[in-house]
Formats: sequence, C-alpha cells, structure tokens
Amino acid sequence: MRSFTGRKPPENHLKAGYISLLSESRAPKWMQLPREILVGHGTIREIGRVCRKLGLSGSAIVVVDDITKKVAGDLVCETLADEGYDFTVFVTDSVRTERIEEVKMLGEEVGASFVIGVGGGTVIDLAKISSFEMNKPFLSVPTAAAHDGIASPRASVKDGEQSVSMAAQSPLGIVADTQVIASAPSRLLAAGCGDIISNFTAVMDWRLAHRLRNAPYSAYAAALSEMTARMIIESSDTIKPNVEESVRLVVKALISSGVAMSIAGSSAPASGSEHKFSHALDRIAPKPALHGEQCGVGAIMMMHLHGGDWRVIRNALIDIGAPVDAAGLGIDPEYIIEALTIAHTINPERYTILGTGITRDAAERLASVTKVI
Ligand SMILES: NC(=O)C1=CN([C@@H]2O[C@H](COP(=O)(O)OP(=O)(O)OC[C@H]3O[C@@H](n4cnc5c(N)ncnc54)[C@H](OP(=O)(O)O)[C@@H]3O)[C@@H](O)[C@H]2O)C=CC1
Ligand SMILES: O=C(CO)COP(=O)(O)O
Ligand SMILES: [Zn+2]
Repeated sequence: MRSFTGRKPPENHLKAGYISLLSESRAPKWMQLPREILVGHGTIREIGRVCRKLGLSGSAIVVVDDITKKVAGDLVCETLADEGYDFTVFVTDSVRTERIEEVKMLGEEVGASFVIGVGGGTVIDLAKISSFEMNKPFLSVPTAAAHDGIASPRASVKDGEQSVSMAAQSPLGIVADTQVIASAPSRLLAAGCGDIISNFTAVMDWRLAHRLRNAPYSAYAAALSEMTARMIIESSDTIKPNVEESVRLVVKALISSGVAMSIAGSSAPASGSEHKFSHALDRIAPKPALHGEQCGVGAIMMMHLHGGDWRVIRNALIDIGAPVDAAGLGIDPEYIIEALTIAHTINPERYTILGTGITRDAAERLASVTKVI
C-alpha cells in the first residue's frame, strides 16, 4: 500500500480548498453524466436489457473494428437480436472525419435511433462523435481499460495526421465486461492506470491556472479526479494483469475520471501539462506509445516541475508494469526532449506549469533528473 501526499498540504489546506469552493464559478452549469453503468463479468450479455432500461427503441448502429468485432462486437449483436433490436454493424479502422460522415450517412439511411461503440479509444470516440453530430444517444462498451475516453464527454478526432480533442457527449450508458477487458493485452490496463495517475498533475495545473489566470475551476471535479489517481497509486501493488478484480478497480477509476470531466464541463481535471507532453509526442514521434503510457511518463516529469513527490508516481507505475522512461515508451530520448519544449503550444488556452514553455536545457535536465532519459 503506497500513500501519496503529493506536495505537503499547506497548513490552511482546508482553507485553500474553502477558497476554491468559494470560487466555484456561479454560471449555470450543464452537466451531462452517464445514466446506466454496468461493470462486471459477462455484462455484455445484459446489453439488450440495458438498452430497454434506458428506454431505447428502434435500431442501433454498432461501431466496431476487426479486433473488437471478434472480441465482443458479435456477442453484442447477438444480445441485441435476442432483445428484439434491429442493428447495423459499422466496421472502422480509424476515427477520421470521413468515417464520422460515413456513420452519420448510414444512420440516416437505416433510421438508427442510437449508436453503440464496442472497442478501444478509436472505436468509442467514433461512436461518440458521430452520435453527437446525429443528436442521438450512444452507449460505450469498452473492450480495453486503456484510458478514460470510455466514459468522458470528450473525443479525439484524427484531422489529417493530427489528433484534435473536442467536446462531444457522455455515453448514456456504459457496459464494461470485466471478462472481456481482462483478456485484452495487459499493456492496455497498465496504460489506463497511467492515464488515471496523470490526473494528479492535471489537477495541480488546473489549480495553478485558477490562481494565476482565474480559469473556471470546480473543487468537486478536482477532488473526484484526484481521488481516482490516489486510489490507483495506493493500490498499485495489487493491480495485476488479466485479473478481473484489478480490471474492476481501474474501470471504476476511468469512469470516475470521465464523470469529473463531465462535472467540470472540460477535460481540465484529467488533462494538464502531462497530456500536452503526450499530445506533443503523438505529433513528433515516429511511433508514439499508448496514450496512457505517455501520460504516465509525463506525470513523473510534471510532478517534478510542480515540486511534488515524483518518485511515488514513478514507483507506482513500475508496480503496475507501465513505462517510466523513454526506453519503456520505445521512443528516442531526443523526441522526449523536443516534446517537452513544444508541449506548451498544445491547447495553448489551457495554462499549466509549463507556462510559456521550457528551454531545451531545462527539458534535458528535467528528463534526466527524473530518469526518463
Ligand atoms: N475521448 C477521450 O476522452 C480520450 C480519447 N483518447 C484517444 O483514444 C485514442 C487511443 O485509442 P486507441 O488507439 O484505440 O488505443 P487504445 O489505447 O484505446 O487501444 C490500444 C489498442 O488496443 C486495441 N484493443 C482494444 N481492445 C482490445 C482487446 N480487447 N483485445 C485486443 N486489442 C484491443 C485497440 O484496437 P481498437 O482501436 O480496435 O479498439 C487499439 O489498437 C487516441 O487517439 C486518444 O487520443 C485518449 C484518451 C481520452
Ligand atoms: O485524455 C484525456 C483525459 O484523460 C482527454 O484530454 P484532452 O482534452 O487533452 O484530449
Ligand atoms: Zn488521457
């Protein structure tokens, strides 16, 4: 059991919290949250009943890709048929804008009333954004617990070679079958833990942006997001690959992180300087690693910049079997340094500890002090 306190809370920690509660923005807030969430062994067989419970009628578009069609998509279709639903399967290879248009056209053609995404980030993001643009509800059926996109209201869309993060909609329902997710490559579960642990530095950046730039801030969303990171760090020595109990813990953390983004009305509680670093790597690295893996390594370095206990983050990632350095990411150190120096240019409207950017020397020193290179 690891206990993590981040930076020593100031004496008036409660007061600081109180101040941030006082500063909760008073503008009317629209929070869209998932309504039915089912996590457990074999829950894919319940998908038809979940749709009924959600009052969904008419036909569905089931978005899969080659891997996830076999892994779970076919069983989802069988279960929908048993419950009397019509459906049309859309097999994708990406979440490019052309695919979004194709799903929308198909939806129009068959008169679909809702969309189900069965897969990883790419598949679920395609179901999320296309259903949002069709003004139809969507259900998230993750086949891996690799990041919090399974529950968030955000989507990353490939625009040319770049990935653009955009607001979309929360899933109306989430059906996470721990048996399916536990059989996914163990690297994916470790990546999901990296994405969650990175919430620590995301929240520290958010508080900094609130103090220095009066950025809209929600103490509730920050507390929920920080709690997910704390729980994963404190359980890091018990999270084991291909074990359903571990999957259940990580999936609940990913869902809570997605809910924190819904409460905040932005990805701020789960995306700070460490995500800027990851998105920068996605842009320049010849072969980027998984999103959550890059965010975990980013969190080690950004926690150091924040003056926090970066070794606790690094040790937890080691326990979990997630990468902690350039070698583990399979990325040349030169790209790590370059990504650090351009990270501040990603989502420039979001202020973080990176400020207006760090120099190459500072980046090199940061990456070596934290043993990333
Ligand atoms: N919307 C959001 O809030 C977030 C979105 N993202 C985005 O998600 C994307 C990452 O998604 P992705 O590339 O799919 O990577 P993932 O990390 O989701 O999945 C990695 C790979 O594992 C495959 N996979 C998924 N489930 C299984 C399984 N059960 N067995 C075997 N393989 C499996 C995926 O295939 P497949 O692609 O077929 O599922 C993918 O090839 C990035 O573009 C990122 O920007 C990341 C974080 C948050
Ligand atoms: O990955 C995310 C949260 O974990 C979403 O963050 P972005 O808004 O930076 O894409
Ligand atoms: Zn993320």
